[in-house]
Amino acid sequence: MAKIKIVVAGPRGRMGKEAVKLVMENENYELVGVLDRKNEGKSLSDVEGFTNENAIVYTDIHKCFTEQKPDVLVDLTTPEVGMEHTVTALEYGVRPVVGTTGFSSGDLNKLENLSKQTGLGCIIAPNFAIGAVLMMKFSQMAAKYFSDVEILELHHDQKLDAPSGTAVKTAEMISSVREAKQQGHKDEKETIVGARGANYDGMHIHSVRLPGLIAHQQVMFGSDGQTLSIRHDSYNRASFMSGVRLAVDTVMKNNSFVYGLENIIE
Ligand SMILES: NC(=O)C1=CN([C@@H]2O[C@H](COP(=O)(O)OP(=O)(O)OC[C@H]3O[C@@H](n4cnc5c(N)ncnc54)[C@H](OP(=O)(O)O)[C@@H]3O)[C@@H](O)[C@H]2O)C=CC1
Ligand SMILES: O=C(O)C1=N[C@H](C(=O)O)C[C@H](O)C1
Repeated sequence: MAKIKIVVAGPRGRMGKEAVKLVMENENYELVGVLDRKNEGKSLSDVEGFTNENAIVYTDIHKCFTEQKPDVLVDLTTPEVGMEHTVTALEYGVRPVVGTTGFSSGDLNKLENLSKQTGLGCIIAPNFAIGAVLMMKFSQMAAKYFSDVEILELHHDQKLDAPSGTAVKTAEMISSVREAKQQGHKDEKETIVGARGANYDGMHIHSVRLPGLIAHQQVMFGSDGQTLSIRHDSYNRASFMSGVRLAVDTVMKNNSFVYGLENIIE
């Protein structure tokens, strides 16, 4: 069986490093290139932090895709760059697996349309950790029985987007089963702006950023005399890699647009 040819974008990043390791260690995968804004033309093995990764470093995505003809792009960069990479991938016939968060709903619509037009699979996964996907699904189930919910997401302080992609996805999944409801007292007033967090369809999202944290989320439901908390914690970035592997294998077989791993886990 031919190996799946993969390009990783953002290889020096916290997630990118883990993704490079995953690709290097899987006998069915071949790392044919990486997209980085530094180190153009070097072998990745000559970049600090790497040792025996023979893939070429590209800063120009067009050159990378023309020379390497990859099957899959794994993007772990920033929302602006990730969007540009994903559109370009679909235009070049490369199937995107995108972990980058911070895309707008307009961005997602554009990618869905492009995926449909090209007939190429495209997977956008706000969270690759299987436990986090279950936490979102369980929260969606609980929302049928509890109409009041607040989402607390906690991340390391180098994160660029707030709320997290996972929190937004959780709110969307809950909204799909919950009647819109403005929570809290109708006359509630913030004495310090932002005290009640972001408001998504009446439910509140609170973003904590602290050094020492990695990626955590607690979804809290409340009703008369009881609360229910559903929590997931990622203690390292390896926790995301089985989901990246699932997405890469699935995107090769699947010609549709997928937003969220809950749509492809059994
Ligand atoms: N879906 C999931 O399960 C997860 C998603 N994420 C998301 O993944 C993304 C990356 O997170 P993380 O690894 O922590 O972030 P990092 O900041 O550690 O890594 C991002 C990398 O992207 C690089 N980059 C920036 N611009 C470009 C460009 N033009 N071309 C190529 N690379 C570029 C950065 O380079 P430089 O170092 O030069 O700035 C950096 O190395 C975020 O959006 C985050 O929210 C994170 C964890 C899990
Ligand atoms: O930036 C991160 O670290 C993470 N980002 C994703 C998100 O925004 O939900 C996934 C995970 O929470 C880690």
